[in-house]
Parts: sequence; structure tokens; C-alpha cells
Amino acid sequence: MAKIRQSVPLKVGAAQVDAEIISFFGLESGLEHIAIKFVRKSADVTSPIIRIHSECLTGDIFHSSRCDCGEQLEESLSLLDNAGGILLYLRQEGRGIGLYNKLDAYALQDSGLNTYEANVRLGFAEDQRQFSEAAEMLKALDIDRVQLITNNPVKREQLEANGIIVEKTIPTSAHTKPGNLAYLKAKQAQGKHSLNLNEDPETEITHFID
Ligand SMILES: Nc1nc2c(ncn2[C@@H]2O[C@H](COP(=O)(O)OP(=O)(O)OP(=O)(O)O)[C@@H](O)[C@H]2O)c(=O)[nH]1
Ligand SMILES: [Zn+2]
Repeated sequence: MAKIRQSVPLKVGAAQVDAEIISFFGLESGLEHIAIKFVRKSADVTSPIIRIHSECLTGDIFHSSRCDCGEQLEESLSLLDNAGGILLYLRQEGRGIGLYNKLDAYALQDSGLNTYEANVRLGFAEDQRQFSEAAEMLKALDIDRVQLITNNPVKREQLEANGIIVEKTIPTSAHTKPGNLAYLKAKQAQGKHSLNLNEDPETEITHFID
């Protein structure tokens, strides 16, 4: 069972909003997952908005052309800034295969494999991630009911299988750009992500709260 190890206040983002960064004891993987809690008086405390974000150094930090992770992170942060809620930042680089292996997978994708096939060619599962630790982190934060920002049905299924009620999912926009279309199409077709790839990029970041 995970427990809170440390919680310290900080201000985040361009608007320097009040938040807390939280570390945990007892995560089985030994990975240094963290939570960022956005402190908003208006936040829904019975069913907070949660983003479970898997680390992507190339996308989150460098806004790489190959994926949409950085844009999804920014979109989630702007929603959490406004409405309150919690970001769980999971250190699951490359869907759990690590950065160097992800770069090997990119090289294979440049020779024609899609993002899932490349993982398999390297000897990994299409997706190595488990989200049971995310459920553990939520329980440590006294949360058993959430509104989840995601397009990935597996995140919802795994949270529910681990005792968290997902009241609704909030999709992110489809962040297409030159270089990531094949990746997004594979996520939609093979990963069953709920992505609307015909979306007009001009309408991004406007539809995701109802
Ligand atoms: N192995 C591998 N990992 C990738 C690739 N592109 C992005 N990733 C990783 O995929 C993870 C993000 O997964 P996604 O499938 O984009 O999205 P998701 O987190 O499942 O779903 P959402 O909640 O909708 O964002 C991050 O850990 C990225 O580092 C790739 O081509 N190969
Ligand atoms: Zn990425």
C-alpha cells in the first residue's frame, strides 16, 4: 500500500498557481512517480479531475515532432490550473521501455513499423505500462472517485479494476502536427484511443470540459 512520503508547496506554470508536489512510499516498481496537486478553492473534492501522464522526455520537455505528449501535458495543466485537481506524473518513459529503447523503437519506425510493432520487434509488449500504482497513489491521497483526463480506455479499465470509480473521462484534443500523424493513427486504430483526427486544429483546447 502506497503512502505519502513528502508534500511540499510550490507555484507552477506561467501563472505561478498554488500547488503541492507529493512523493510516495511503497510504490512496488521503485519508480519515482509524483503527484502535483492544484490547490483551488472551487475544485471538486469528491470527484477531482485527474490526469495520469506517462513520462515522455522528448515530448514533454522538447515538444518533439514525433508524438503529442507535450501538448497533452500542457492541455491537462491548463485545465488543472483553472479547475483544480491532480496530475500524476508516472515515470513510464516510452510506455515503460525507457528512453534509450524508445529511441531504438523510433529508428524501427523510420524503417516502416508502427509504434506498437516497433516495441514488439525489440522484445517488449506493445505497452509495458501498468496503472495499478496510479490507483495506489490516489488511495494514498484519499481519493476513490475521479474524472479522468485521457483518450486511453486502458487507463480507465485499470483504475476501476484497482478500486477507483471513474465517474467520467475527459478527452484531450487531437494534437496533430507534421511528424506525428502516423503515431496518432496507430494509437487510434490499434491502441483504441478515442481520438478524432479530423478535428480542426484551430478548435483545440476548447471542447474538453462539459
Ligand atoms: N515505446 C514507445 N513509446 C512512446 C512512443 N511515443 C510515445 N511514447 C510513450 O508513450 C507514453 C504516452 O502514451 P500514449 O499512448 O501517447 O498516451 P496514453 O498515456 O496511453 O493516453 P492518454 O491518456 O490519452 O495520453 C509516454 O511514456 C511516451 O514516452 C513510441 O513511439 N514508442
Ligand atoms: Zn511523447
